[in-house]
Amino acid sequence: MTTSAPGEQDSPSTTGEPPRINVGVLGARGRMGTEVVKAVNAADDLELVAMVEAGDWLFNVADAGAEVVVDFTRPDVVMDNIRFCIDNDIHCVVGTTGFDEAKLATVAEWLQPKPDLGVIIAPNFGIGAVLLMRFAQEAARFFPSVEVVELHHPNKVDAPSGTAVRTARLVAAARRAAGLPPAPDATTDSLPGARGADVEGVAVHAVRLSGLVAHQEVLMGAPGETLTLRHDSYDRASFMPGVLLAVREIRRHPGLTVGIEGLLGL
Ligand SMILES: NC(=O)C1=CN([C@@H]2O[C@H](COP(=O)(O)OP(=O)(O)OC[C@H]3O[C@@H](n4cnc5c(N)ncnc54)[C@H](O)[C@@H]3O)[C@@H](O)[C@H]2O)C=CC1
Ligand SMILES: O=C(O)C1=N[C@H](C(=O)O)C[C@H](O)C1
Repeated sequence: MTTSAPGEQDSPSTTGEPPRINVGVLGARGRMGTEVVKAVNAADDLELVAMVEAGDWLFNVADAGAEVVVDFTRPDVVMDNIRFCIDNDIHCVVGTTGFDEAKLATVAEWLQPKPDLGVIIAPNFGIGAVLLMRFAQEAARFFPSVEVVELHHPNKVDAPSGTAVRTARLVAAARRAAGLPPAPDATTDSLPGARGADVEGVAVHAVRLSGLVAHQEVLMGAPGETLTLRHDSYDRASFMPGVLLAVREIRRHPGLTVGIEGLLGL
């Protein structure tokens, strides 16, 4: 087991302020986990009580008294982590990607016997990215053509991004609701993959490039015009306001919440 010593902490409040929320971070030494540790340590109302990495004993978070766990690990381990948190009555804020409808249904089922417990799963905690998804949903019904392009750093483990898949699903649902036919496309691929992945009829393309962090474009087209919606995360600090909002709000949102739109009042 590697170390799980928490970072610098403020002393507990003696001024009658509400008690701080005890937070554990899973994937604490990863790209996102490192940023979450910094953000929690910098927040007066939160206390970092556990940092857990691959190979660590997950019971560290329970033993340390974590009330909320933040998970930025890997798609292949996140379900086990959520199960552990639910079994141990710990709220769970999940940024790790890789959730399909079946996995979300499983988490909802696990939560059923624990009506006071919350799990928030969001493919993107960036406020701009959440707004981009909303704008894309709004615009979708006006354009016969739509494609999603996500662009990320080359160490990302999954493709397409969780955000791109969710964006495509939301856009596809808006198109269905408006009664739009499939996007026009007379192309026959001469190489498999040339037209990207098909997510409910929306083409999704994944770019991996050194120098990038996390970026997404939604391209929409109609005769004689196009609309391009683009969001750029240049720094992982961009995800922290959303993560901290979820940590602070989760006790007021029992059950499964997908995305942070509701927490933002959208
Ligand atoms: N929802 C959002 O806003 C965002 C989501 N992500 C997602 O978060 C996930 C992590 O991304 P990165 O931090 O870039 O990856 P990373 O590879 O830098 O970090 C993952 C960390 O998790 C650790 N880990 C692996 N298995 C573990 C386990 N069983 N228990 C505890 N720790 C474990 C790894 O050792 C590593 O340090 C990915 O799914 C990514 O797509 C990334 C950025 C923003
Ligand atoms: O791995 C990343 O970096 C990111 N992952 C999330 C995703 O897959 O959507 C969110 C953001 O795009 C950064």
